Amino acid sequence: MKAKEIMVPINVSLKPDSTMKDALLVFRSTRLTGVSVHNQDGRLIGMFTRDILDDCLLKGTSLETCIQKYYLRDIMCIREDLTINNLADIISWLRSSRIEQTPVIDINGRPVGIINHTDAINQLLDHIRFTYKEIADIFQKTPCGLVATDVQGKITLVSVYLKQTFPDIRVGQQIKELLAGLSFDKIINGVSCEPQKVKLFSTNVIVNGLPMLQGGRINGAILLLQETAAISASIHSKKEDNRQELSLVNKITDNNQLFKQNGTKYTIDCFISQSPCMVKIKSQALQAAKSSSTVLICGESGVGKELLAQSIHNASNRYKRPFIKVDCTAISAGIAEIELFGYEGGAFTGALKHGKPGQFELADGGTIFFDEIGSMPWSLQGRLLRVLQEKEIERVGGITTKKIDVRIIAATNQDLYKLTLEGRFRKELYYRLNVLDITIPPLRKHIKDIPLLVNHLVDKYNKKYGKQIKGVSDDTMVFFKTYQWPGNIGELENVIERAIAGCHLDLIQIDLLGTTAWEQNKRLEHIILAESTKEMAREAQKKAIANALKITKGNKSRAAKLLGISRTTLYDKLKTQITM
Ligand SMILES: Nc1ncnc2c1ncn2[C@@H]1O[C@H](COP(=O)(O)OP(=O)(O)OP(=O)(O)O)[C@@H](O)[C@H]1O
Repeated sequence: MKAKEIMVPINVSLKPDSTMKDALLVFRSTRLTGVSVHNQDGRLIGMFTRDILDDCLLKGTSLETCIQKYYLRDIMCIREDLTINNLADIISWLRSSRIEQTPVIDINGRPVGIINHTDAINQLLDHIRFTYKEIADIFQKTPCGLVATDVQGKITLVSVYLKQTFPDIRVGQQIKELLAGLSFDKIINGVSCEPQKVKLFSTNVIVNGLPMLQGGRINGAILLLQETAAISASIHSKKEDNRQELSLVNKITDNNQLFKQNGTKYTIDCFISQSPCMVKIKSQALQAAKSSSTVLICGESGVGKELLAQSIHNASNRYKRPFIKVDCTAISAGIAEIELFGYEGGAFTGALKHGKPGQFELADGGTIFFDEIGSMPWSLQGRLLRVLQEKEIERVGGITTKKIDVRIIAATNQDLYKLTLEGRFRKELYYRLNVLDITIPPLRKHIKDIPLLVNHLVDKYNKKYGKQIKGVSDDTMVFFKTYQWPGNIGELENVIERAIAGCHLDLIQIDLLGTTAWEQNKRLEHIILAESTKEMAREAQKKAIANALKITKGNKSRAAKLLGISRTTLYDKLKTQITM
């Protein structure tokens, strides 16, 4: 980020012979806390601040006095083309600065603007956030072999794709141990950008690498690894895709057994979707099922977040392993630690002799689903973050760690980013969770799906209650399509279940919906009716009073008599009409 990108351009400055009054006028017309002072050539020679002006005026210095004797010399300034890219630079600059706004100069030393220190920090933090997210996205989502190292060649990041293909690659390992025959020095010194042919375990790969620069210094390298037999690899991956699709079909033929085995009850086939926005969600979910990346599912209550999470699990190659749900609204920090991480034998009084595995261990090889993650206690958020970073857990009371392979899916109906700004959710955890994000729209945004959903739900509950109801009446469908559904598909499902349980006809009639939905709608109609009646009565009264006053030529006593009301009542009515 260049200094000029964050500076506020300023076209006012003072000269040594400017007066206190000149300075006062500048401060009164701007929000500056200091103004640049320039010499005859227009070069910056100092700053005159509001504080100095206040001091001078308090001491009785005349407004006609020159600022010559008073402005600050030896101030820090920044050239507009300076790159500011790290917090350390900003912190050292803040430490050395005596004023809250640092002047920015052009190549000739002329003042061109100022940088507000708080703005600079905020912009830099935003910049870091975006860069971090971009890098995380590249390493998580790009289907290619990427490795980042530090300057000594120690691996600091491995792309998800590479890790899946070669699970033995470890963060912390030396790149030269991993890639036999690699000339890392050439890469880190930027000597050669020639591709190198090396071996990764027993596979031949081509490595392209580049040094990474920070603040003009090399601080690591990025390596792109490609299998030499790229063409055969792509054929292989297509075959693999076909194989996965086939196995998915086979899987779905025996859902009941699958559900019993892994603790789920939905596959992607249960996700009813016809409108484009919901079709997109379905394909995002199937895409997510192909990797083990963390998924954040957002959406109001009842939109189908859990259904989607289970569908992702069952469409992934983890489907034979458990799907474990953790309801974060129902956990308290202390107990949850034990639930999630388990405990070692003898960790506390009453503990089992041999300890107990927690949900993370139970979900090993499978998926753990954190429902309403926004409600997770702060301390637990910290522990979850460590699991995400280190992919290992430590039982309560334990001294050793255990590697685990769990895919994390989190769901929320809150704005998690807003929670991070309010300091209620850890920012880093938010970025770690938000690798793949899927936002399911509320039902009122895809009412086109209602008839299909209704048919699906009628079928479902016909089976449950042994009924043969054909559907809903036309006016019920109209009502369904106009109602706002604050509880979304979950609410629609409840309405239909209750109606089916109590229905003895072929079609569900509107009067069977003894539901909150229906009652609310009726209440609303009643309120609108009552309001409009009141309004009509008020209008009629106004007209009658105006007429009576017209007939009596403004005589209020006679007008009251004419209207059959007392004089005070008429006065009251007139008063409320004025305020109405
Ligand atoms: N697209 C859909 N097709 C069919 N049924 C759906 C769909 N979406 C949701 N449902 C049904 O609606 C009900 C609520 O879904 P689910 O529990 O997954 O929602 P949720 O967003 O997790 O809700 P909450 O935030 O309240 O936990 C479930 O019974 C589910 O079967």
